[in-house]
Amino acid sequence: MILQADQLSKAFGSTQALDKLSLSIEAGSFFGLLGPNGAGKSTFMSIVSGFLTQDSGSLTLDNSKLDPNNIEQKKKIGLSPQHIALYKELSAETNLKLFGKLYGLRGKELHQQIEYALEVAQLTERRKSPVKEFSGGMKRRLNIAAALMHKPKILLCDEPTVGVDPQSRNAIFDTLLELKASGMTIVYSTHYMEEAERLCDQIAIIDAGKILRVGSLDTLLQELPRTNLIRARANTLDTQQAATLSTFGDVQQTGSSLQLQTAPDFKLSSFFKWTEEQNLEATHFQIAHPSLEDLFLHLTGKDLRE
Ligand SMILES: Nc1ncnc2c1ncn2[C@@H]1O[C@H](COP(=O)(O)OP(=O)(O)OP(=O)(O)O)[C@@H](O)[C@H]1O
Repeated sequence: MILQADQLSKAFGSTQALDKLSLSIEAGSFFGLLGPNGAGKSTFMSIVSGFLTQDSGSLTLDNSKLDPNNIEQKKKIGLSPQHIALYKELSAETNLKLFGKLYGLRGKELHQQIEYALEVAQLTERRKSPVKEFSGGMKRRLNIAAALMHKPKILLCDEPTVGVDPQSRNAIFDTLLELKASGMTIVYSTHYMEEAERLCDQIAIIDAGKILRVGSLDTLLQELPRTNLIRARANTLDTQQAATLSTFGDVQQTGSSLQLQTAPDFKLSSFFKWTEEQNLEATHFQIAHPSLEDLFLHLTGKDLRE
C-alpha cells in the first residue's frame, strides 16, 4: 500500500468533516473518492498534502508515518486542488517555473520539467499567454500539470472536471490514465458516478466524513439486489398487457411511462418471448442496470447529487 489512513478525524467547529476515516490505497492504482458535496473529500486531500492537520488518526506513506514537516515525503505527493491555484496575470510557463522552484527544482531539471508539464497540459503552444486568457479547461489542465512539476508518486486530483467542457474533460481523463500507465498512483475525487465508473480501479464511497464502502465497481455493485429495472412507454401497452407486465415484477406508472422492478425469479428470455408474442417492439423497453448512484441511494437513503 502506498497510502493508508487510519481513523482520521477532522472537525471544523461543529462540522465533523472526517469521522474516523480509514482506507488503503494500492501503489499504481486509480483510486476514486466518490461522494456528494461536503462529504469530506477535499479535507482528506488537504490533510494528505499537509495543508491541514487532522485532529486525530494517522497517515502512512510508503510504510512510514506521514509527517507534514518531512520534505522528502512531501515530494512524493502532488495536489491539484479543487479551486484553480494559479497566478492569473502570469504566463503558463512562469506559473510552472514558480511551482517548480517551490519544490526546489533548479537549472536543467527545472527546464525539463516545465517542458514536460506544458506537454501534459497540452499548452506548449500557449506557454507565453497569461492564464487569465485561458478557458476553464486550459486552466484546469495547467492546474494538474503544476502538481506534477516535482515528479510526485501520488497525484491527488480534487474534482478536476468541475466547470470544464466535454473536450477538455476527455483530455484530462486521457492525461490521468497515461500518468497511471506510467506507474503513478492517482487519487481522484468526484461526485460524478460516471467518472468513477469509467476511470477508477478502486472506488471508496464517502459520505459525512466516513467511508461507507470500498471496492472495484463490480464488487460494489454486487451488493445491490439482483433486479433489473425495465422502463416502457405506457401508451404502447393496452390494459391486458399492462396487467401481464405486472406478473414480471413491481410496476409503477408515472404519466406515460411504466417502470418495472423485476421479481427475483424474473427471466429475461420469458420476458422477451412475451413481448414478441404481443408484437411489442423491444425498442420501447429499456433495461437499466444498477449503478453507483443506486448503491449510494441504497446505503444512505439520499441521492449522490442532492
Ligand atoms: N475551512 C473550513 N471551515 C469550515 N468548514 C469547513 C472547512 N472546510 C471544509 N468544511 C466543511 O467540512 C465538510 C467537508 O468539506 P469538504 O470540502 O472536505 O467536502 P468535499 O467532499 O470536498 O465537498 P466539496 O466538493 O463541496 O468541496 C463540509 O461540511 C464543509 O462545509
